[in-house]
Amino acid sequence: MLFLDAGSSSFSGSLSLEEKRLFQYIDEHQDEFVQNLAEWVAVESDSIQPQLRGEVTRMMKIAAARLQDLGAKTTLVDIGVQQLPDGQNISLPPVILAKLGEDPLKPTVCFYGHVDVMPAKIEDGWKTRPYILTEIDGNFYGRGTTDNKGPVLAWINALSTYINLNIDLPVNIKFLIEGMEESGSNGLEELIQKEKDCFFSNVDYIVISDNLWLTTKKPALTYGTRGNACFSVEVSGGEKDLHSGGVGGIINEPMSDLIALLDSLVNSSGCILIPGIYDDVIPLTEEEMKQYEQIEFDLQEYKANIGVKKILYDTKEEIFSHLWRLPSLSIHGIEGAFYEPGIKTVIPSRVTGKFSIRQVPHMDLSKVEHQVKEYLENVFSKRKSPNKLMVSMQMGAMPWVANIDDPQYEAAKKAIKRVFNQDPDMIRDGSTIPIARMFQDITEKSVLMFPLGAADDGEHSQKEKISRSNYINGTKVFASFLLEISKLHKELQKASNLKTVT
Ligand SMILES: NCC(=O)N[C@@H](Cc1c[nH]cn1)C(=O)O
Ligand SMILES: [Zn+2]
Ligand SMILES: [Zn+2]
Repeated sequence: MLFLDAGSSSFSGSLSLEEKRLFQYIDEHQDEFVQNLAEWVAVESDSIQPQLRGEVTRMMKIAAARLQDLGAKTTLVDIGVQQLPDGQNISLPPVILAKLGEDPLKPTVCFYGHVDVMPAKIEDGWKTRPYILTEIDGNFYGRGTTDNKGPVLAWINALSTYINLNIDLPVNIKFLIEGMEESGSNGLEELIQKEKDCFFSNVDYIVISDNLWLTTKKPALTYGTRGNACFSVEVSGGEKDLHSGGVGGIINEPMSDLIALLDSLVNSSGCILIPGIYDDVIPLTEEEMKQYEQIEFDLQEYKANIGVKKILYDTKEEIFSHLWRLPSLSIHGIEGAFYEPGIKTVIPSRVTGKFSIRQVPHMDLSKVEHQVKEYLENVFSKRKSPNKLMVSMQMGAMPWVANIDDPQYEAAKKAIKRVFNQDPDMIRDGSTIPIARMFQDITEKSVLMFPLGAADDGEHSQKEKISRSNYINGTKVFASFLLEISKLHKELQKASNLKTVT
């Protein structure tokens, strides 16, 4: 039983006896950890499609049972209902709150993760079945492998390693696991507000493990994410779909109106055309520019990772600033449009376009909402169409920026050095973890984002994967982080006690 090849890491310096035992156990139990990932990936816990809500709830129960097996006091909290765009109410999946250890002499680390996933169908172009974990060349393919079931399990694996080896956990652990992240973390803000002085009162550090490294080889720590404002724009005409031969040429078609509206949002250089949208974006500082210069970045590798031949910018500084520090607008889809293969000569009576604006610090969500509505109403009025327009912001999440001087960034850097023998890239991420900013604002605790996935993991796309190496070394890095944060916390406490005495 020797597994050291795939998961083995280039340890930095000499490991303590404890670390040696932890890392060896993790190497030797790889197949068990992979089996757990396969069981979780098999659950189609898609939070976007309401008809799969039961699967999300089932996934929450499976995750809760796993935490209970570890000995954590686990509660599934009912957070109410979600109102769908058609007015129908459906239950939100429960949120897991769990705690393991209550030693007042140890720091308390709260881990946040999500076990819902984006939709995935084999017809979308998957080469493997999305809900069957498939290993090819050291990579595990399947929906949720990297976003976010793999990282949640890596955390659980790290804890079970301590427990099975009878090594005292260096920290108290809390978990908040949700099942609606991909939909915008519905209902979570209210729960965090409610739990601010209970569940979160003794939490010292909050860790999120989501998103990806910037490259395939070098680990990263993330200190910022963009927000997201998701819009729907509905154009409706007559009461039913019509024959394009029967009425084509004599009516204003809703789809033509919608395409014109969507086309008015962003130009071919990626510039958002909504007046005033860039007004509150602050210019990049020289310090940020210097930070960007220090990050190693291979443009060819990056393009290969995302699978495109040409991107809009040539320098890494431009790429980082457009991904991390500037807003972007993406068009996602059209509901009500005929999209199946073949020809259907129909004029749809009602179509709804979906787009979102990733917004950055200092942009105000309600101002963005107002600017978008005013602009689209103006574009529409110029078409003099008798159709009806309805624009609504379906979801709004705020951007987040952390203080990289927080002790847990220091502890995470040390853990990465121990396991990967490298210093991490310090990066921001263009995507959104709605809860990151809420955690920071409501609980006023330090928030760390500790990604495990590599740049080519393909979150949200076909071929989503996590490598065996990242999954297993990720488990080690979390095990090591617990030791490092506990040491650092004690040193800081000692120093602050000394200060109080003198
Ligand atoms: N891995 C994080 C992630 O993918 N988050 C989603 C969250 C979201 C934002 N708007 C709607 N959902 C993301 O798309 O960034
Ligand atoms: Zn995620
Ligand atoms: Zn995601």
